[in-house]
Amino acid sequence: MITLRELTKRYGETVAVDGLTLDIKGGQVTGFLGPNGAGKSTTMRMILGLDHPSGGEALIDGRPYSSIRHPIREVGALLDAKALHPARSARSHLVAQARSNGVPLRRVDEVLEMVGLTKVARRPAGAFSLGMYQRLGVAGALLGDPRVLIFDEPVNGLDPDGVRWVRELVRSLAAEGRTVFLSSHLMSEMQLTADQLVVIGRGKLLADTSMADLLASSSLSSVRVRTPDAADLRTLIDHLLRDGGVHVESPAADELVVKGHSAEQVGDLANRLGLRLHELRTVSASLEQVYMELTAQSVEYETGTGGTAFGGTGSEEPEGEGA
Ligand SMILES: Nc1ncnc2c1ncn2[C@@H]1O[C@H](COP(=O)(O)OP(=O)(O)OP(=O)(O)O)[C@@H](O)[C@H]1O
Repeated sequence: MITLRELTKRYGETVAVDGLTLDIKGGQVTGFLGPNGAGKSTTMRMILGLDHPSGGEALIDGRPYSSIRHPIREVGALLDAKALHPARSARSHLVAQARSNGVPLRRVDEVLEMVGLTKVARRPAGAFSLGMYQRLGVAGALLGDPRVLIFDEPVNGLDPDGVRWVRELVRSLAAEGRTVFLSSHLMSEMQLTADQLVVIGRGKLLADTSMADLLASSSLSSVRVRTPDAADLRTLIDHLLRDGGVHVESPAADELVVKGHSAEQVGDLANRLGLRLHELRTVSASLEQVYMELTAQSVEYETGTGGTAFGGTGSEEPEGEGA
């Protein structure tokens, strides 16, 4: 488990991380989200003892990183995949890390195999693609077989196959009971990968919740209803509007979009009124839509084109769920 207690980092006037208190638990993938400059990397660097907090503390299984004798055996991290000498081979890079942390050398070949770099392991890393660097970074994180893993944008530069590989890898690591904490700006991928979410903006905690709860609680979720009869549709609209706090739109002659009521509430109402329904389904907001709404006040660089209206950015389809 990773524990943050009032964790704070100031750079002069800038408060990069502002009093974060949360637990990142084992057995699940925790996604770490926030706009550019929100403080994600700084938080991860403080957990890993690479930056000193201005206040508060970050603990790994109850201890500060600095007190861990062989850190890579307790916590593995991928922060900057390209942080190695270009003339060095993947294998010699990992061998050096293994030697200095008392990790048996056979583990080097094991992790190279796990990330698919065995064939190129003796080539200078300078010739690697970004995706290969990322795989090498993941190998380094796994080297000490640690219980806690921290990945800063691990899918950056990976092709779709590589992205899926990271997703399956981190999910299997969490299924083994490990703590997995990873950041990414790819919302659709995060929605597929994470169980739990921590969202920060301007260094402050905006959300610490399960993915399911975050999506379900969104005001952007709606219920879609289709009726075969225009008179039925009007009756339903009239009755829905009588209930306060319900927003109803009719995008097509036979269709309603209802916000503020669950599918169960709409279905029960239709049943009481004796109306025929041909479709009744919950349309959950996408993580991207909820994230945009949540962080709207926290983005550092605005282009003026972002929006939080229903429908989001239009780059992702909301996912339908049977009601
Ligand atoms: N060494 C430093 N000196 C001064 N300011 C810094 C330093 N490192 C980070 N910052 C500032 O701290 C804030 C948080 O930066 P950080 O890199 O942690 O954000 P981030 O959420 O990881 O961003 P991104 O998504 O762009 O990687 C930013 O305002 C950044 O400019």
